[in-house]
Amino acid sequence: MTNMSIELDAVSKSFGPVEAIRNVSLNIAQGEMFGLIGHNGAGKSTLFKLMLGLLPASAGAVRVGGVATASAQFRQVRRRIGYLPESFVSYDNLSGLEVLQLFADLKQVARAECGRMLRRVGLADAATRRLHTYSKGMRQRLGFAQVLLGDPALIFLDEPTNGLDPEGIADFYTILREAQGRGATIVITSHILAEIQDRVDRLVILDAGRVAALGTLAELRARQVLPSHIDAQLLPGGGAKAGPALAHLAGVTTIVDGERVVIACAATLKAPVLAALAPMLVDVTIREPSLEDLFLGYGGTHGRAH
Ligand SMILES: Nc1ncnc2c1ncn2[C@@H]1O[C@H](COP(=O)(O)OP(=O)(O)OP(=O)(O)O)[C@@H](O)[C@H]1O
Repeated sequence: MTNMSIELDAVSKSFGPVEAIRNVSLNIAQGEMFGLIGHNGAGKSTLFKLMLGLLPASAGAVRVGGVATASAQFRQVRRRIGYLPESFVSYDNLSGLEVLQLFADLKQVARAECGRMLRRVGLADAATRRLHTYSKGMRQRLGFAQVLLGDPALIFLDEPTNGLDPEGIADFYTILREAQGRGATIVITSHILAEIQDRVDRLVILDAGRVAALGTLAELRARQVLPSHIDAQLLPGGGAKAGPALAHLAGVTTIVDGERVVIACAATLKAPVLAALAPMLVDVTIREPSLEDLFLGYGGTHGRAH
C-alpha cells in the first residue's frame, strides 16, 4: 500500500484571535492506528482538517505520504483518503444504497462496490430503505461504508462510534483492524476514552490546541506514575486487620469500609499487597489507571472553549 505517514512540523492554526492549534509537531507512521483525544474545543477537528488539507495552516507544515497538503500534488494523495466527519451528511429521501452510489461516483469507485460495503457494515437488509427510517446507529454505519469505499490508504474518523451500540462498536473495530491489516493508516477521535484506550497503537492528548501528551498508553501511564487500585472484599473482621497487614509496604493508601478495602498503590506493589491480604481475601478487583485518569492528570480539566 502507498506510504501514508503523516508529519506535522510546528503547526499552528488561528481563527482570528482564537489559537485552535498551537505549535503541534507529531508523526503518525504508515499502518498505525492513532488516537486523538481532547475535550470539546481542544482542536481535534481542526487538526483533522489540517491533515486533510481542508484548512491551510497559519504556520508550520503538514505532509501526508511525504506530500505537503499545501501543494498542488496533494489532490492525488487526497484520492487515497477516507474521511468520516463528526456529522455525516444524510439525504433523507434517498435510500442507503443510493447515498452510497452517490459517494462511489464522487470517488470514482465502481458502483458494484456499494452492495459489498453495505453488507460489510451490516446494512444489507436496509439497503433500499430511505434514510429517514434509519436509526442514528444505522446512519453511522452508512457513513462508515462511505469511508471504506475504494479501500483508502488513510482513514480519518471523527467520533465514529457515536450512536453505535456495543455490538456495532465491536464490529466497527473489527473492520478497522482489517483495514489496518491491509496497511491502512487510521486516525480516530473519541470522547469515549475507555473505548479507544485498548484499541489504538498510540495517542495524542490535545489540551487547548497543544500536545499535552503523546505516546502509547503504557508510556503515558509510566510517565504519569498513577496508582493502581485494588478493591478487595475481606472475610469478617478483615477490615480491621488490613491496615496492620499492609503496614510494612511504603506508599500504600488504604480506605476501609467495613470488610471492603480499597488500596491505591504503585503497580509494582500489587503483588505484595495481594500476598499480604491473601489469608483474608474473599474477592478482588484491580483497576489500572484509565485514559480518563491520565487525561485529567495531563491537564484535561481546563481548556474547554465551549
Ligand atoms: N471556523 C472557525 N472559526 C472560528 N473558530 C473556530 C473555527 N473552527 C474551530 N474554531 C475554534 O477553534 C477551537 C478548536 O475547535 P475544534 O472544533 O477543532 O475542537 P474539537 O476538539 O474538535 O471540539 P469538539 O470535540 O467539540 O468537536 C475552538 O475554540 C473553536 O471554537
